[in-house]
Amino acid sequence: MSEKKNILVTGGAGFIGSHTCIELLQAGYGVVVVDDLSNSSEKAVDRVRSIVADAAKEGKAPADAAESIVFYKENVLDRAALERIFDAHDIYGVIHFAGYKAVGESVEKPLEYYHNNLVNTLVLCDVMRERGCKNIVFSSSATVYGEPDSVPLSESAPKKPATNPYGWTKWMIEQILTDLSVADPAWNIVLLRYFNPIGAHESGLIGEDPKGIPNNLVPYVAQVAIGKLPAVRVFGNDYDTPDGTGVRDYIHVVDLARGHVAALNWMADKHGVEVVNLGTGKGSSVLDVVAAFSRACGRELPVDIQPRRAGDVAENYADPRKAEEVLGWKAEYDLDRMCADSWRWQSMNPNGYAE
Ligand SMILES: NC(=O)c1ccc[n+]([C@@H]2O[C@H](COP(=O)([O-])OP(=O)(O)OC[C@H]3O[C@@H](n4cnc5c(N)ncnc54)[C@H](O)[C@@H]3O)[C@@H](O)[C@H]2O)c1
Ligand SMILES: O=c1ccn([C@@H]2O[C@H](COP(=O)(O)OP(=O)(O)O[C@H]3O[C@H](CO)[C@@H](O)[C@H](O)[C@H]3O)[C@@H](O)[C@H]2O)c(=O)[nH]1
Repeated sequence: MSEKKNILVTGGAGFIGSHTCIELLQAGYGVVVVDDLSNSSEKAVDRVRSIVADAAKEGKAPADAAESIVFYKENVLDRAALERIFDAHDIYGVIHFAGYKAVGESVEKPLEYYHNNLVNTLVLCDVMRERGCKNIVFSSSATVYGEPDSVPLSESAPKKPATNPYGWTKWMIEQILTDLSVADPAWNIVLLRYFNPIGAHESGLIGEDPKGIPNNLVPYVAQVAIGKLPAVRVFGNDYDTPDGTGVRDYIHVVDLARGHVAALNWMADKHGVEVVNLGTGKGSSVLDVVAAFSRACGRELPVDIQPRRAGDVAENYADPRKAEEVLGWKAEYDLDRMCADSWRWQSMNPNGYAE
């Protein structure tokens, strides 16, 4: 893999990370995954290898793609481990997914969230600086926009105070990386603000594998569809939206993954810091999602209307034009495709990566 550009993917065994590894390998990059498996399984990396091996046989990936990914079970907080990895590989750039991501849990465990998400980013950037690697793509979130004044949300919309420690970590890391680029313009930084990633790889081999009862809508709906949960809890049907339920910009995880490849490609001839939304620009309600998933799994899924969930906004969707203008990237897949792929993953792996 020496002549390839190698990308260090922190959190590469996770939901978005594993899908991004596939797109990177197919695009001809070498991939070095660092993940402590605190919220994932090494099986995801094994399956990435087999997916790209199949793609290579079909001429859709370089012949050596499956051999171009290496995995390290390490914590990004462990500076010595990162230094060993930088010693072993010539790293062109980093995609930094590693972090804790559960909004509710972050309220219960603020120290753990601030420590893991902030300190791991500081350690990572310090090692990158030491090794002269100054290309980084960071997983931020539309959560930094808070309660929107208006939709769609463009990158120029103001950042609002976060409502939970998880959101603050995204807010603060964006600021830290922006300060870094002011101090040293040699850094190339893309802050990707994801809207709501769902779906799974079309093979059905990798997908989202939440521990316990899912917090997020689509994993919850998927468990209703497979019969593990009785009905979809709908958090509020009295919002000021077309059907009264919350509206979000759901984006297929494969589209999202391709956005990261586009961000890395951008760095080849540009410098500085860019903030870019990754969304489709289309809002869908909770009931739209339930209807699409019902079509995907072939039965009407039951719903149970409940009170609003604290902290939720009524409506949130992206203005995705900057991603197209700056990165040349645009989402392709619609909600039906997202739900069909989520359902394939869920039905082929009822217990996720567990046996
Ligand atoms: N999924 C979403 O809805 C969403 C939305 C916006 C932003 N994001 C961000 O995108 C990133 C990836 O999200 P995801 O949905 O794939 O989550 P995920 O939990 O599936 O992936 C994160 C991965 O990081 C690993 N990890 C955590 N801390 C680590 C550490 N200190 N060292 C090494 N590995 C560590 C976990 O084991 C996991 O594999 C996260 O930063 C998340 O906050 C996700
Ligand atoms: O069981 C459920 C779960 C969710 N919802 C609703 O479904 C919508 C989507 O909720 P969810 O899937 O939890 O996503 P968000 O609350 O929009 O948050 C996601 O998207 C944000 C970016 O927009 C990220 O910052 C967060 O980490 C990520 O969880 C909202 O209207 C919820 O009220 C339900 O009705 N029932």
